[in-house]
Amino acid sequence: MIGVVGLGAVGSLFVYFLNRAGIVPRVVQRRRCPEYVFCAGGQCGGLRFTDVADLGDVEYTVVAVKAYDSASVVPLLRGVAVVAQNGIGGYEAIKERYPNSVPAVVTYGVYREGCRSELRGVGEIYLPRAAERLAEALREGGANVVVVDDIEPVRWLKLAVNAAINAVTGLLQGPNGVVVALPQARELASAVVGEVAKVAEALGVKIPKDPLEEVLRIAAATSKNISSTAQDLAKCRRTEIDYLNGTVVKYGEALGIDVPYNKALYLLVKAKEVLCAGRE
Ligand SMILES: NC(=O)C1=CN([C@@H]2O[C@H](COP(=O)(O)OP(=O)(O)OC[C@H]3O[C@@H](n4cnc5c(N)ncnc54)[C@H](OP(=O)(O)O)[C@@H]3O)[C@@H](O)[C@H]2O)C=CC1
Ligand SMILES: CC(C)(CO)C(=O)C(=O)O
Repeated sequence: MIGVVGLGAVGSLFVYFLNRAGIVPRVVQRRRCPEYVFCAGGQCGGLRFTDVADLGDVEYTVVAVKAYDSASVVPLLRGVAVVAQNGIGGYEAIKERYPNSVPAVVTYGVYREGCRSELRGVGEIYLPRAAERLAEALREGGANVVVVDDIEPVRWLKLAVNAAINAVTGLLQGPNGVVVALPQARELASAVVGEVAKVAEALGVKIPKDPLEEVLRIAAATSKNISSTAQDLAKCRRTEIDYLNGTVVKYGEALGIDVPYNKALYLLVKAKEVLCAGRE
């Protein structure tokens, strides 16, 4: 049996693939959706799940909450917690309190509005070997799953992508494509990625691909998407910036590495959150 905590964009993506594998997972929600519609490839359908308050005896708990909500899920965790989040710090907060946890990296793009999600970008789900049986179930449901021996390099590559795209598009209030189209945005993204690469190297993490090429590839592939940070700032919602550029600043300053571009973007997004406060 498999559990999911957080039935939002990513949580519904996991339920969608599990359903297609003939699995009806147990789901713990916060704001409840009695029914949840998932759309992919122009087809929409109701997700099948058992709404529970306690997951009971499950082999895996997929954690699909925003990084800043991580601590709130710890009492709910059962079996191996598979934490599917962007950025760095959310998984670590869970691991500290619930050691039987592993991170996952999701490069699919899913747009959620209320109790409905739409698959907007096909990507991959990266999982460590400890989540092998979850990987098999998701593959059975048609997901592109990559099982890796070491997921940290993949997490840092995704962090570079988010550090370079999210804050820039959030502050410009433009689609991801501005990072490729506008020379100013592209130069900024390149500087941000350079700092992330330096911090990763100092931590002994070998980023598996050229991070700037990956940023430009993803920005082009999701050029019409509005990044989660841009969506959050547009709606005056809290962002995950503390776990994106904020993490680069935290590690950079601890290691004595200058990260001025990440710091500037981090401070600007935090300032925007303050300006927004109370206008949600
Ligand atoms: N959306 C995407 O395309 C992608 C997102 N990600 C990452 O995945 C993570 C999840 O993001 P996303 O799915 O977009 O976010 P959403 O806000 O769409 O979904 C998060 C869900 O978790 C619920 N939740 C929060 N705390 C709890 C709790 N304690 N118990 C039960 N449910 C809870 C929220 O409830 P409520 O509805 O009440 O707020 C919400 O439904 C983030 O780190 C994000 O950056 C990674 C790749 C792609
Ligand atoms: C990769 C990217 C930028 C796609 O929009 C994303 O993960 C996000 O919006 O948070």
